[in-house]
Amino acid sequence: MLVRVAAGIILRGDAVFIALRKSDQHQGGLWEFPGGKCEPLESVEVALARELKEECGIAITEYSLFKIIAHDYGDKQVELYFYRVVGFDGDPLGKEGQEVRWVTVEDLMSYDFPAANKVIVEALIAQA
Ligand SMILES: Nc1nc2c([nH]c(=O)n2[C@@H]2O[C@H](COP(=O)(O)OP(=O)(O)OP(=O)(O)O)[C@@H](O)[C@H]2O)c(=O)[nH]1
Ligand SMILES: [Mg+2]
Repeated sequence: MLVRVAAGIILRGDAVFIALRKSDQHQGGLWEFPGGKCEPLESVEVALARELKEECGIAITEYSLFKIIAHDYGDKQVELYFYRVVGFDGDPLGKEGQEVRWVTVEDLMSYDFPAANKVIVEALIAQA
C-alpha cells in the first residue's frame, strides 16, 4: 500500500509547530508535522490546505515544497511531501485534541519523530 501524504512545517520566526500522533495512529506516540493522506485524485497542495485546516484550524497562504521523502515502514509505504508553511491565517492549534507545541528548530532534536522525518529534521537544523 503506497500512500501520498502532505505535511506542513509551519514556521513562525524561528519557531516550528509540531503535534503528537495519537497512540492508536500509525507511528503513534511520535511527534509529527501536521498533515495527512491525499484523497484519490486530490493534488498534494489541496490536501495540504485541507489537512492543516482540519487538524490545526489554519488557512495557509504562503508555502513551498521543501522535500519529498519516500519511506517503507514495512506495513505501509509512504511518499511524504513536506512543505514549509510561512504564511497562514489563524493561530494553529490541536483541533483534533492532539498535543501540540511550538519549538525552536534546534529543539526538534529532542523530539522523537517517525523514521521518515529524520532527514527533514536534519535538513531544518542544518539550515537554521
Ligand atoms: N502527518 C504526518 N504524517 C507522517 C509524518 N511522518 C510520517 O512518516 N507520516 C506518516 O504518514 C502517514 C499519513 O499520515 P496521517 O496518519 O496524518 O494521515 P491522516 O491525517 O489522513 O490520518 P487518518 O487516516 O487517521 O485520518 C502515516 O502513516 C504517518 O505515519 C509527518 O511528519 N506528518
Ligand atoms: Mg494527519
